Amino acid sequence: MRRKLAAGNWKMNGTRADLSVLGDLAGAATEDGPEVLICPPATLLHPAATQALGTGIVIGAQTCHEAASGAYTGDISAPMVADAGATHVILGHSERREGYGETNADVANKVRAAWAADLTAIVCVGESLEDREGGTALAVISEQLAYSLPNGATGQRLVVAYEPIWAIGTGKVPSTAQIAEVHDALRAQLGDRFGAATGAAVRLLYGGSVKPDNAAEIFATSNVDGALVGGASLTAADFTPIIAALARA
Ligand SMILES: O=C(CO)COP(=O)(O)O
Repeated sequence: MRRKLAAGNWKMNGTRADLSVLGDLAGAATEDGPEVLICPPATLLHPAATQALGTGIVIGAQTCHEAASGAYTGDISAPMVADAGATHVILGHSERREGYGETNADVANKVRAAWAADLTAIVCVGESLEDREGGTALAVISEQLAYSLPNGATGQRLVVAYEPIWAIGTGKVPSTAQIAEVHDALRAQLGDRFGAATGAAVRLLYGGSVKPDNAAEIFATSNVDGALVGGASLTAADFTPIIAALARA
């Protein structure tokens, strides 16, 4: 059985005062409910991990460098993320691929680094509006998945997030049929590559304009094991009902 996962990506939002959200969410993370993950900006990793102790909430970073240390001004390595108390790292988000030119090969190198530091990698894939309208979405996503993952995936250390770029921060959400088509294809491709058991164990998240009012429908969709939530993870008022919808799914 795959444990469901409600992941919040705070992006470049939040200062120490906003960690009160963790306290407000504490009751929402239960042992037999979905796993609750918050990925704050790097400055908050350590205080967030400290504040989350005992709540059941786990903490993740939003990217990491592929090297463990060295002359990379401004970067943060996977061992540093782990040292801060985080257990997860988002890799290959479209905002990193587009804004920083991260290629599939870069993402695969970062995943290797994350695994070497015992972090669970949440690897993001997703098509542009142009790909969707041109009918190439599935091919684009399949290629991203193939080349963004190194060998050696397990259900424990890999999560894949499907985030159509055109749905991020736009209020637009694919139909549940479109989400199911992609998630079923991801599941099949993971099984072909890593074997049926691993393919069945990797959790698949949907991300892109997940809100309290659409969460239940998305979570009822084939092969959706949770969500990677941006804006609606910034307040407990929005994230709590999303976690509750996932618990009910
Ligand atoms: O990019 C996302 C999460 O990683 C989705 O962001 P929104 O939920 O704000 O659309």
